Amino acid sequence: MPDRHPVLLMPPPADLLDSASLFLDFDGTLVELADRPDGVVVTPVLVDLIRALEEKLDGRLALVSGRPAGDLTALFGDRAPSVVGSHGMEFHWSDGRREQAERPAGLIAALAAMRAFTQANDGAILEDKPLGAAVHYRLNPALEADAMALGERLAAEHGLYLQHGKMMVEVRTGGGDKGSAIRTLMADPRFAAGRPVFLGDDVTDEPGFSAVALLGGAGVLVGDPRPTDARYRLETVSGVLAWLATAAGVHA
Ligand SMILES: O=P(O)(O)OC[C@H]1O[C@H](O[C@H]2O[C@H](CO)[C@@H](O)[C@H](O)[C@H]2O)[C@H](O)[C@@H](O)[C@@H]1O
Repeated sequence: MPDRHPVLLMPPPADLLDSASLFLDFDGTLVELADRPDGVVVTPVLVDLIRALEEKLDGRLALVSGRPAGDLTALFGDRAPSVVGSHGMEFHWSDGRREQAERPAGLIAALAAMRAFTQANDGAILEDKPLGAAVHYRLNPALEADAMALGERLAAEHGLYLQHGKMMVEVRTGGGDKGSAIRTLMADPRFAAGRPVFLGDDVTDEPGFSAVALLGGAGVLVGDPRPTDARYRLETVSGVLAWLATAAGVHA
């Protein structure tokens, strides 16, 4: 594990993406966070930007997200790049290959318990994912402690991995994270030709920052400073889009 960088990080240099393999988190990195999981907006401008970057990098671009891969692929339509979803457990390659872990048996009961919790608590939202189940409490932050306790109990009872996130708690199949996702991507001949660069905002992105650092690349933290394995930092989603647009040679 490389040293963490608690110091103030600089923005990434403009040439960081030259010859890169580019891995991008989605929520909080490419799109602003919304009150609800289905509230995010993928604009045609963002679709065109991702397409331009993918072409510039000879296909060496992938979205690496906690969201289901199918949801992200649908958001980007027929121009979707390679997508790794469910925290490294689903691969939708841009050439059509599909790889997915098995849905864990314990998820049925965990989903039912989370559904009961969200039905009983105003502002709680259930997210039913192929390999996980999540309770979101962004609309009612007072639910945090109860939602956490529920997630911890369900993970223990059903042998599921407890995944923290921003204003959410998830139980999911284990065995992977964004670090393992990037290592798998970098074992593919196309991606192996580039130097890995990963942009992300959440604590779930830290394994990705570690992975790219160990593979000779660099991470870019999006948001406020914190102890991190990223080497650079951009403050906002709009800052990310502007930096990517400059790298791609297009206007955001
Ligand atoms: O890995 P990411 O691409 O960052 O995905 C992480 C989670 O993103 C989504 O939840 C988050 O975004 C929502 C919409 O902005 C927001 O309402 C929620 O509070 C955030 O936690 C998504 O719903 C999850 O499945 C992803 O794991």
